[in-house]
Amino acid sequence: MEERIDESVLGDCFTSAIALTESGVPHVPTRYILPPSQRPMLGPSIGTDTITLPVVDLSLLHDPLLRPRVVHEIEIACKEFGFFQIINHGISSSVVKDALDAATRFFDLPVEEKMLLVSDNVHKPVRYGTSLNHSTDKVHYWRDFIKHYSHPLSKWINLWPSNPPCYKEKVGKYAEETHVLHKQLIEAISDSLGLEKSYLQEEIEESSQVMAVNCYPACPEPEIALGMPPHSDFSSLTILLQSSQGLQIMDSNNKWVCVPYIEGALIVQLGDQVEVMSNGIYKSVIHRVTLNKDFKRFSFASLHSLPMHKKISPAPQLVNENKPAAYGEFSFSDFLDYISRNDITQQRFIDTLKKNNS
Ligand SMILES: O=C(O)CCC(=O)C(=O)O
Ligand SMILES: [Fe+2]
Repeated sequence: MEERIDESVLGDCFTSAIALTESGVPHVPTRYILPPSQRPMLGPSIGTDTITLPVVDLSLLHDPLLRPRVVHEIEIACKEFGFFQIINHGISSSVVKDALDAATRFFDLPVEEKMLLVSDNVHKPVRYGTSLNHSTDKVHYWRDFIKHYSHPLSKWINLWPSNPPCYKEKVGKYAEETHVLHKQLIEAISDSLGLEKSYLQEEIEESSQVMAVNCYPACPEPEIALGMPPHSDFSSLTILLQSSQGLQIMDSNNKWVCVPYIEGALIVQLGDQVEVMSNGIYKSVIHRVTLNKDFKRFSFASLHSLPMHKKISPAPQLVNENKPAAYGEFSFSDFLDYISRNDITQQRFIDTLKKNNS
């Protein structure tokens, strides 16, 4: 039987999962092995035989007669899961395909070239990374990613990778279209909470958008490792594109449920900022990423947030004597400061904001 790889030959901070897969390792190195209680249950049937996850036809939002029904569907999905998939969302399949092709070519570049962008500094507007490196138990995750600030695009795009040459244009187009989509979604979500459609409108114009482009290479032992640990996103909402199945969300009974791959669909996940804004009526969804033995999986997680220094707090309309404000206020920049100092891989950032009265 072949030996597990000697940890001492792996650098301390940068171990590319892509490079490991390409080297043909027969086992995952020890640092990727999860404690037994955190290992994923794999297989097509997990959760899906008992639960149907919501799918919303977004084009119906534009029909004044049907809008209330769709907003109601969104409300139910947000209350039950903090999650839904959307179809007919207006981003064309060619924009999606071109962005995925550009990302594939980017991750295919030699590791030395991608290394030039490697950074652990969460404040950097463009950085290449592997794992969440803040974990005190030092478990690593089988993922390479590039994260870049994406709105306003003209401010950031020059810092984006210039290889492959089509990357800026193709991924930039997808980023711009998700920004437009996120405005429609926030409007519908505000509507579903009984807030005016224009609630947060000004902030949304100035909002921050961070695009995490993730690559999870085939993993020799997907039953003992993960691509990403359980977490919620700090965003207001995240629009997620997956190239194949792999995402799991936690349902209200604390059970993991596989998110089915639906051709052409996008996934909407509520983040911590909407949980705070809604004063806990909606909860951000806890999710994780499972792996497979046979092929690479890509995802684009477009994390939309209020402007960098804008503090979010519960909407005054959702706070009253019976339901006092359950969260302290925070901004995207507070979040970044927090994660650069702390281990957040096994907890939700938002739990640090909860007041005792919640
Ligand atoms: O790859 C996925 O499906 C999820 C990625 C994710 O959760 C993230 O980037 O925050
Ligand atoms: Fe996430």
